[in-house]
Amino acid sequence: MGWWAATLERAGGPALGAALLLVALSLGLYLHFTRHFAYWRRRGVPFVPPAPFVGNVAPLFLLRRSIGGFARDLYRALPEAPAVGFWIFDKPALLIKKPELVKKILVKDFGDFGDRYTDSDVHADPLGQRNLFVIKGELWKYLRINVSPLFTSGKMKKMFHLVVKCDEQMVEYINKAYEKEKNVTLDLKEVTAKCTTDVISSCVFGINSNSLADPKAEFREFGKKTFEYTFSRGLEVIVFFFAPFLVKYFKLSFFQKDAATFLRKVFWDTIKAREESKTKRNDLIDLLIELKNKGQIDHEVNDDDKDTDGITADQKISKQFDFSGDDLVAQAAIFFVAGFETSASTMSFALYELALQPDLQTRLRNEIRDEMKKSDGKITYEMVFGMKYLDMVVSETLRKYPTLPFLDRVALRDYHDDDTGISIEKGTPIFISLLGLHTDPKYHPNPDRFDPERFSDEGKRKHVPFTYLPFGEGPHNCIGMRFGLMSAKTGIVHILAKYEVQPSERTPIPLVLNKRGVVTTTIGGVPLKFNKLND
Ligand code: HEM
Repeated sequence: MGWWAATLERAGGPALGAALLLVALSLGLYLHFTRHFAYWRRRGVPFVPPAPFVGNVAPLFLLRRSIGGFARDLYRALPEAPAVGFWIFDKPALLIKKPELVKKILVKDFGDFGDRYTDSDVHADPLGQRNLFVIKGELWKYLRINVSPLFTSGKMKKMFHLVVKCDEQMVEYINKAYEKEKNVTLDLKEVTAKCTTDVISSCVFGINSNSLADPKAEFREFGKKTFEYTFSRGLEVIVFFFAPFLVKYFKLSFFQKDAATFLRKVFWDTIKAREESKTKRNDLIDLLIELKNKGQIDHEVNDDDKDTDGITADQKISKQFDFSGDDLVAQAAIFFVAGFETSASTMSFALYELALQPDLQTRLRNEIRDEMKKSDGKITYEMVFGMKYLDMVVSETLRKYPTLPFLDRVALRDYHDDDTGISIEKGTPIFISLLGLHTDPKYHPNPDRFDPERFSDEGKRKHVPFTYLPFGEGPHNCIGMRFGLMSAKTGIVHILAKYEVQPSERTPIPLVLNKRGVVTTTIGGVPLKFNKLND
């Protein structure tokens, strides 16, 4: 290159030499960063044409699209394709659309796609990497088998009274606001997030985080920060999910430093106090202490506790995972972040839709009141999980607003699907758009309409399998599903038993979804008017 530049310089002067050098460099870079752009064409996979240097991910990295919106755009780009090829910068990646292939990847051929693509750096970010959501391979299997007993229906029932206590405080919070101003408008998303933060900190960390009573409660502050997508935080989370190979170069961490320090301190203080006092509270801390001391949890298995079906772990792995130190805190930390925002969003989206359709709200309230009459006004676990219309409303909410709107996996070995003819190379990042599937009119006609009847017995019979996956599927599915449903449903029951919710002049119709971030959130919260009912 030096000889060539010198020759040019002699021929045309320094300016021409520099210009030609620049052209050559640019051409070199262009050829380098586009060298994989024939990849999906060669494999016969339909694809969205990439742009040089950025592939297809410019809208994501410029924060013009949330991850859910980006994956849905890809889903809709090629209506008839079974899968859509795209590029993360210059790396080929695949979005799976065909429900039968989704099933193979998540369930049938789990062994070939058993890890998430998402990753972090175990040294810089131990809480972010060693938790159940992110950890890989045999370590994940060992961890999943050992923490699954924390979420059995028996354990949920024992924690139910803690959830009810927080919900009663939430109603008290609304009462106070209502006393100051009749038909008050409150941001329901903030109210429910305070409530579910208290639920999670009570059930997971064993403490009262006081978010409803104290506007500066630390748990709420850290929780809020985790889901607040400033420009830099917005970019950071995209890197975890789409370019995890960059994490260690930029020393990124899923849990910001101050949040990690806070969570560690709260966790160990609670463990110490609980061990010293030798008390039990039937919460996750009791169970994590059992894991710490025995390496496993003794538990009863019920028919509906099938979380670990189909996975077995190499027990030798226990030497690498001994449920101590950060490995233990990491589980509590992921339960905290995965737990409060998801349940709060579900609650607030459901109540928003019911505010817009008062007939549906009245039908649900009638069901709640009928059930409460049967139990002397008491709200019980069995009642909450037995209410059919409540289940239909929550299911439809999670269809229209899947809180985690996409799933990710990575191919662990070369894979060929005979039905579609698609070959997937080891290492290929795989994405599934829940928002795309849930709003595809082929599977869910008139998808913008909120209609709980889709989940009546008759409606469910029409469902195409693997087109409705709000909690994911297969061995990697949401471990906290029962907890999340318990928390969201119990909260809705408490609010609707006492209040009617209505749109106010501040309520956006339709809601404006946030263009940044991992989970489905709105811009400006979910403001609704509260109207107190006579008992
Ligand atoms: C309405 C509430 C919730 C929704 C909609 C939800 C949704 C999801 C989804 C879609 C996944 C990915 C599943 C997959 O990849 O197949 C997931 C994973 C997970 N969720 Fe939830 N979630 C909720 C509540 C919770 C709660 C309350 C907790 C904990 C207390 C929790 C903990 C987790 C964990 C640890 C994983 C990773 C599981 C694994 O990979 O083994 N989630 N969740």
